[in-house]
Amino acid sequence: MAIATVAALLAALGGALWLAARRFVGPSVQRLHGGGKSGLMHGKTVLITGANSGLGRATAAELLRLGARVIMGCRDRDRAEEAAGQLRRELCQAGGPEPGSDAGEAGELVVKELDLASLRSVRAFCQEMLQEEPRLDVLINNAGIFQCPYMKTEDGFEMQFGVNHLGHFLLTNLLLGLLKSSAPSRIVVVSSKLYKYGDINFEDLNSEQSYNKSFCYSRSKLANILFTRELARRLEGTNVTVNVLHPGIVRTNLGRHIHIPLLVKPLFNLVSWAFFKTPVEGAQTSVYLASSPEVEGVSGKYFGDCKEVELLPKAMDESVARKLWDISEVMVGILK
Ligand SMILES: NC(=O)C1=CN([C@@H]2O[C@H](COP(=O)(O)OP(=O)(O)OC[C@H]3O[C@@H](n4cnc5c(N)ncnc54)[C@H](OP(=O)(O)O)[C@@H]3O)[C@@H](O)[C@H]2O)C=CC1
Ligand SMILES: CC1=C(/C=C/C(C)=C/C=C/C(C)=C/C=O)C(C)(C)CCC1
Repeated sequence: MAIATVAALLAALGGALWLAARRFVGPSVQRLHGGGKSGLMHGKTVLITGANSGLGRATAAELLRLGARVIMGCRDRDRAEEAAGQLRRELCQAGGPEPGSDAGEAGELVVKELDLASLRSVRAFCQEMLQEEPRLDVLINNAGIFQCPYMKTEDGFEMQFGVNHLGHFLLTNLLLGLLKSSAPSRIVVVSSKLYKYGDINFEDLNSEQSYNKSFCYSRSKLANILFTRELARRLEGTNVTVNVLHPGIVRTNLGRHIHIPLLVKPLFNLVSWAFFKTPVEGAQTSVYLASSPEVEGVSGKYFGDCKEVELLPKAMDESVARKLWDISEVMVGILK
């Protein structure tokens, strides 16, 4: 027992030293590719799902700084309005471009309610978007839920598969017309390298026979990638591109369903502070795929740290991707 305690303390000490090295010696924010020049997104409308927390919030802040009109598609209006207020204050404090300056105006923030665990909510959201929004230049399918206890969505889907894949599947399909009329436009899908541990079990997509929260998360992230590749194939020639990414391991609220004993929680917090990316660092690849001229016309690719990354063969299986697409259309009720 003594050895384990010493080991844990040494790990904590090592983490603390690393923290000092990372946080106080290196650059305060690791922006890859310079993070884009101010005004780059002026005149562009971007929709980000789950933009009130973690990566989505950081992505919104970065694109706002680049001059975009950012629509936050969030399920809880109070949390979304609170995040929007903080983002607006941060932009002012950061001395965003002066309105009318040659660097272009700072962006605009809009909050709209969207619950990806409810197909009714997704349809209502898209109806409002199509009525109110003249254009949509970038859709960022960011929202996600990680290793929650077994729950079902309003429509009876396993929660992680329903929110992370099916909700975004319907959302994207209902907004495709607006994206096409706004071309050149982009779709960015936030997946995870944990896709490697997933498989698409077509016999039990809602895990009614057995539920493993880790496998279900990985399945939903594999579905994100298969969806991206099939969508890219279907969008060939439309000037609408779609790419998928892994943000890295990032200190956000995603781990909210992980139950850590109170006594070791401070150690986990220290480890996450020392070794996890900050949300701004984790958001860089989403921002890059949403805004960089370097990837204009690139579609169907998987990225990490703003660079293309090789996929496992199971994530490139076109027949599985097509079968998942067809079944997803039936599950969300997209009429042919
Ligand atoms: N953090 C990490 O290490 C990694 C994260 N990712 C991915 O990054 C993405 C963002 O997660 P992250 O920022 O880390 O986690 P957070 O939990 O901080 O943010 C998740 C966001 O998704 C929203 N969300 C959850 N369920 C729904 C729903 N039913 N309808 C609408 N929005 C919903 C949350 O809203 P609310 O605040 O109301 O819960 C929140 O805004 C996810 O897709 C995740 O899989 C991938 C790899 C690693
Ligand atoms: C940050 C943090 C935690 C861990 C979060 C984790 C481990 C999230 C991992 C998410 C991954 C790996 C997603 C991949 O797609 C704890 C321990 C809950 C509590 C302390 C703060």
